Amino acid sequence: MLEEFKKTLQESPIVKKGEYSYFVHPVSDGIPEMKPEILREIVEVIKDNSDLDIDKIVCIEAMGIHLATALSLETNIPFVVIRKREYGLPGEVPVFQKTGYSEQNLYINQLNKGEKILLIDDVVSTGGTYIAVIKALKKIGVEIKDAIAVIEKGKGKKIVKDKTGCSLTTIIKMDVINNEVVIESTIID
Ligand SMILES: O=P(O)(O)OC[C@H]1O[C@H](OP(=O)(O)OP(=O)(O)O)[C@H](O)[C@@H]1O
Ligand code: HPA
Repeated sequence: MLEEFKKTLQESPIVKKGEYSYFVHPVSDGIPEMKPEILREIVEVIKDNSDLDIDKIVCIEAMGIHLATALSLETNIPFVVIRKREYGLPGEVPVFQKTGYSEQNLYINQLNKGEKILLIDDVVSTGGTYIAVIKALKKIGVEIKDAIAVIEKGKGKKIVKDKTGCSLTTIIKMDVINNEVVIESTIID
């Protein structure tokens, strides 16, 4: 299990975004093409390792959306997207997102105090995105039953734990070393 995911991750092209070494993979970029078997395995692993007694799946635009869609179709649980677009709807919560190569606002809509959620995104790297989003979700008062980052790059998971107290579930832990992806572990090792 996860063999094709690991293999394709090791083959990821690396591009520079300033000083940041950015890997390019179907899970995180939709490039190269996503093999359905990889997506299917990710959903299976999430189902086996999550509390699905939840009201909503919550994902982050853009590359959380295909993951939330696949999980929603498999579980019949609805999902909501934290968008990069402002709507101005009542109760909208802006969140400042800073990654290793970008910064912008995200906007949380349609989440209510007391709702139980599973948060999902493609990658945790510097932890900037998860820290900002988790803090905002806690302020809204939703109950984060699970927070999943499919790919853990570098030290982001630990930083998120230290800064929010929230323990991310990650499926593959990797890093970019000397311009190559090195797989460190997987959730099923
Ligand atoms: O741990 P961090 O350093 O914050 O990095 C993780 C974030 O970086 C990417 O977001 P990006 O804004 O590039 O979004 P995309 O999904 O639109 O590609 C990724 O989807 C995560 O949200
Ligand atoms: N690749 C793809 N998505 C990402 C990365 C990366 O290196 N870092 C944060 N999101």
